[in-house]
Amino acid sequence: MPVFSGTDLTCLRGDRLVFTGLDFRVESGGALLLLGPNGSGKSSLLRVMAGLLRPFRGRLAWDDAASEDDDQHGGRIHYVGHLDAVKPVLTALENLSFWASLGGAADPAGAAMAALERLGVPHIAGVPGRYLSAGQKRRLTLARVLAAPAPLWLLDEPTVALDRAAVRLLEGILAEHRAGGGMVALSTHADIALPGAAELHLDHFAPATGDDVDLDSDANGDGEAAA
Ligand SMILES: Nc1ncnc2c1ncn2[C@@H]1O[C@H](COP(=O)(O)OP(=O)(O)OP(=O)(O)O)[C@@H](O)[C@H]1O
Repeated sequence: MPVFSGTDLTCLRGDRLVFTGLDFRVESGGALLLLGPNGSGKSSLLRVMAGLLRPFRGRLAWDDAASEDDDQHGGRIHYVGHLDAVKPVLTALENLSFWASLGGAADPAGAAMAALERLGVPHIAGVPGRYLSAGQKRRLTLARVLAAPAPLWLLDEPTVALDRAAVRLLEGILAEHRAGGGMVALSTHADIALPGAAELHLDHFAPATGDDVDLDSDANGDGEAAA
């Protein structure tokens, strides 16, 4: 039963301390709800969890083994950020098949079609990305998590642009993933049912006014990879 955890994490963006002394733990079947006002660091924490942003200090671990610099970490996660990475000239199905094949799906086109059906948008399969509505693009982007397996889903404001029916579908998909032993961490400003999720309020980890960091101390650096 995998456990993903972070201990005493400090995040620096530019020359600004975003959060400090932050701990989290998600177990198989568990969920973490990231809450807090604009700019409190929810997206930054998700990027840290995804290995796209190095914590200034602190440790991330998968089953007690450090996950930073672990080549296998990328294969364990689906990270869905703010941006819909939809190629405008490819159809929805081609876009998703590409992601499914990158994620190691045995039958990328079959997995992609099944994921579109689960997200309630099989009719967009043949539509080029540039003709999709904002909500259709969002459903397509979220379908990536179903098109190839990964135990840890990191979702940054996944409900943006979704209608009510799509939010209900997403809730069901998240519940199924967790019932199968998967883990979820998601940020949101909207209501989304995530039963039993642990709440992490990012504003509780804001540095006190006047807190400063010694950039020459034991920092890990602030290497930020492209998403
Ligand atoms: N690439 C960057 N370079 C420098 N600072 C950044 C960068 N990205 C974000 N920040 C800063 O980091 C802080 C946290 O931003 P972040 O996007 O993590 O917050 P958030 O809680 O997700 O906000 P929101 O609710 O508005 O999406 C903000 O002060 C923001 O200006």
